[in-house]
Amino acid sequence: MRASLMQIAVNEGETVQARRGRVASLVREQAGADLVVLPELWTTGAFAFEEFAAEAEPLRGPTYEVMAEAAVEAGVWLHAGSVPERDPDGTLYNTSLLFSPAGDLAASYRKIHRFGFDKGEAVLMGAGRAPVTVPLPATTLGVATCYDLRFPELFRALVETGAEVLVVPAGWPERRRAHWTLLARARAVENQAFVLACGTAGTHAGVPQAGHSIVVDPWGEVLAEAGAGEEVLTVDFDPAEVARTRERFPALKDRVLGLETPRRDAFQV
Ligand SMILES: O=C(O)CCC(=O)C(=O)O
Repeated sequence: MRASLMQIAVNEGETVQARRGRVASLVREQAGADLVVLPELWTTGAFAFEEFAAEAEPLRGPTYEVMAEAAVEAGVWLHAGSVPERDPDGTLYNTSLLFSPAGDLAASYRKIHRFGFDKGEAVLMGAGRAPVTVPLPATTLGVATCYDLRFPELFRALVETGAEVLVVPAGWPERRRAHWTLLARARAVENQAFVLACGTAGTHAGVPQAGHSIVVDPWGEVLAEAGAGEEVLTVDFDPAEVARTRERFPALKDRVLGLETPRRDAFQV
């Protein structure tokens, strides 16, 4: 399976419309890949909070239209990253779109863990509730978005529903790049799954982006890692490696489900 992670530069000075057109052309150039992945909120930038409402789109909005067409033209499965989605009730969500090579919407996913504590996305957007897996011909994807990477229980739920390739679009900041790499590898090792984590490059809203998109195999080895700038990171991998790893080192089989609530034992001096 060939995956191309498109680490898009999100810089001020390029309009959303111009970036949408530019990214669609780049997607079309990825013909020959099986799966193409874009980052989180690449239209606005994940930290351009004041743009979210202005650039929010319905699920089947301008990004949907352009990306469905690009998926068909490239003949690829396209995880088109996420957009600020406006629900008909007015709530905004950080929503990922995944298209089949026929241009059909195979899945959409509303980011569950919103970033920003008491500001930014955490107050401007609603929270998704539903983890999403997507069966492809060769494997099953589990999808998550950026800050979700810090919540292992979401990834375990995806794996329990059959995910073998965990796809994580992000807009991760440079100042916490060490966490990005560490967490991507941790999610791969603990779930014995591939992790395809695609970030943004450039600087927007004064926040330099980490870049360093990364592909990790089920043993935790880094198969490919991007630099800091805009780049398409292409990697070939065999999804059957998931089953082989789980067979060879069957730790997942040893998990104990339905634990009791932890006791608070008093410490006796
Ligand atoms: O968790 C982090 O350090 C970054 C998360 C983030 O930037 C996001 O979810 O948009």
